Amino acid sequence: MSTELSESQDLNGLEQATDGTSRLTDICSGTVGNSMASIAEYYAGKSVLITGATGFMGKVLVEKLLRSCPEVKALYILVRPKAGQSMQQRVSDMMKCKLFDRVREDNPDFYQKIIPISSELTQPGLAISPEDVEKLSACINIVFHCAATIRFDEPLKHALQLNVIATQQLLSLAHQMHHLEAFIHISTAYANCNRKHIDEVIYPPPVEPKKLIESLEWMDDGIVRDITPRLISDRPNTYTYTKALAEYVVQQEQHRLNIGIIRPSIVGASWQEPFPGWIDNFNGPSGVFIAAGKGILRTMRANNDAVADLIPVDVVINLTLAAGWYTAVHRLVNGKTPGSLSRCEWLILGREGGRNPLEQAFRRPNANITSNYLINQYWILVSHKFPALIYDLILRLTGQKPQMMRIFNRLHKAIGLLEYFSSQDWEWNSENMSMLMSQLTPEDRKTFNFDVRQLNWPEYIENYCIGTKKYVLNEDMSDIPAARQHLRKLRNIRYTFNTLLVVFIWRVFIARSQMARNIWYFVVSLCFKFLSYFRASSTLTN
Ligand SMILES: CCCCCCCCCCCCCCCCCCCC(=O)SCCNC(=O)CCNC(=O)[C@H](O)C(C)(C)COP(=O)(O)OP(=O)(O)OC[C@H]1O[C@@H](n2cnc3c(N)ncnc32)[C@H](O)[C@@H]1OP(=O)(O)O
Ligand SMILES: NC(=O)C1=CN([C@@H]2O[C@H](COP(=O)(O)OP(=O)(O)OC[C@H]3O[C@@H](n4cnc5c(N)ncnc54)[C@H](OP(=O)(O)O)[C@@H]3O)[C@@H](O)[C@H]2O)C=CC1
Repeated sequence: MSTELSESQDLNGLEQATDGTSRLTDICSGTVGNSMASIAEYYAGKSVLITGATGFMGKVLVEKLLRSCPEVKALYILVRPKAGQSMQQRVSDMMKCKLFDRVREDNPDFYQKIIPISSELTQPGLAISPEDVEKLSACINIVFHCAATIRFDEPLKHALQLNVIATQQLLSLAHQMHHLEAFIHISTAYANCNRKHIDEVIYPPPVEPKKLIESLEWMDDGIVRDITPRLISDRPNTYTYTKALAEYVVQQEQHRLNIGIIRPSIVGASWQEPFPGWIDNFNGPSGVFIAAGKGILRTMRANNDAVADLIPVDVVINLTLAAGWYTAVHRLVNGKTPGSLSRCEWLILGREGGRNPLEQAFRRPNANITSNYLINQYWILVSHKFPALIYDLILRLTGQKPQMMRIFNRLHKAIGLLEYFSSQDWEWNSENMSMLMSQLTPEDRKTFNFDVRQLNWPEYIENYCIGTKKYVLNEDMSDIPAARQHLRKLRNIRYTFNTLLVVFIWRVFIARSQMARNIWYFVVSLCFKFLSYFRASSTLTN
């Protein structure tokens, strides 16, 4: 606990600081260890409600619960119909996913424990039927709230509707649950990214959510768009802003519910479970790896002195399940996932490239990270825009539709949105997470491992890139020789292009002027002298 805060503790274990922050403390700390059931024993016979189960983290949560807590009674998942697919169709497709192969092997009837509930979170009452509300009220023991819009460019009204209002409505539903033991809310480590040092506290919200909701209700979309930058102020996007408001909304309920808040940083592919490298989306680093692997992204701004707070999805889910177990008994857990115990350097992220090449690359992968704005702009011009222009020109000349400039414009928009996070460094406190780790039995520490100190980052990043190839792009590993052949072809094209460029420059600029020729001969002879000097000195040292 920070000494500069003068805090008072109430009977519920909630501490209120004079600066408006609130900290959840464990009023029974030190008593857990031997007296508590193991995590799998705790979940045995429990009914769990999960929102966002069709999303990236939700799917891993469902899989891990079914595999490592086989006695769990039922998983109720809130799902909406989407893109012309019914709820049932989506759930049955989800269960066919490769992610569930291991659990399928252990128990081919695992799907019987999954009970889909139709719900559209942006609708009043979450659009859950009265019968389903009754059913959930009667049986749910633990809620994991993962659903959110994670888009950085989401219009404020929609982000507020989903990330804040839906959370409020879910909390109202939770109040009706007769046997609820814990409500775990998945937030983000960047909810308070306007601060450099982030503690395990809920900071005062940028605005009272109720007032904001009331004000935006009558405003049309144009007005909301105009005032959004003023509202989000020193936060980079509506996502982090609404996630901060959601934390506050959740915290308001902590007198009445056992609340746990998890703040993952940048969630990446799985480290170990159910198998290394599982990933299913283009978000954050995945999109960057893919764009760099396809040879489209050649430069990006990131601070090489900072660290990339990347955390594998299986680690986040293990921590989340441990937090559910602990919160149910001890009214705690408000913590960041443990990226800070072992943090990955940006350079390690940038190094992976050509080992497992992607199919049909646009250019040879050769991405650079720089923290300098002007250098980055220079490379954007030379390595992105110029080749795109040439490629589009060739497409036009061959009667095809130009497309490369459009792709690069989208890439620049996406990378621009990520730069805020890759160019800065934050300090997080993760004492609650360390405390939680100390409370696990040795067996649970293995089964629900969230200690990333043993993680070998270069190996993890390599598996991550293979995962994007296999599971996001659906490329076959057996095509790697063909992909390498394609890269060799691209190299030869580049050599030919560079040779033609030199000949062109010679013919147009140098051959016509005596002075330019003299300068050219001088530069070439200087290069030769340097080369022979280095060759001689390397022979001497050998
Ligand atoms: C050069 C360096 C080498 C590599 C070294 C560095 C690597 C690491 C970089 C790490 C970057 C730092 C990341 C920080 C992130 C901080 C995150 C905070 C954590 C969180 O709390 S939440 C999770 C983060 N959220 C996101 O990442 C969402 C960001 N995305 C968006 O907001 C939108 O997607 C975006 C970028 C605004 C684009 O919107 P739009 O143009 O409308 O496109 P869509 O998203 O609708 O996608 C349309 C379509 O395209 C597919 N797609 C998306 N990206 C790619 C891609 N890179 N390549 C190919 N295809 C892509 C997408 O799947 C859609 O397809 P559909 O078939 O579904 O239509
Ligand atoms: N991924 C990351 O790097 C990080 C994520 N987080 C947090 O983790 C949580 C999960 O993120 P992640 O799994 O990556 O996100 P995804 O975008 O993969 O999943 C979002 C989930 O929310 C559901 N959802 C969205 N809108 C609605 C709606 N209107 N009604 C019903 N369901 C809806 C989606 O359902 P559908 O399939 O129907 O669209 C999907 O299941 C979020 O709270 C996010 O803030 C925090 C830090 C980092």
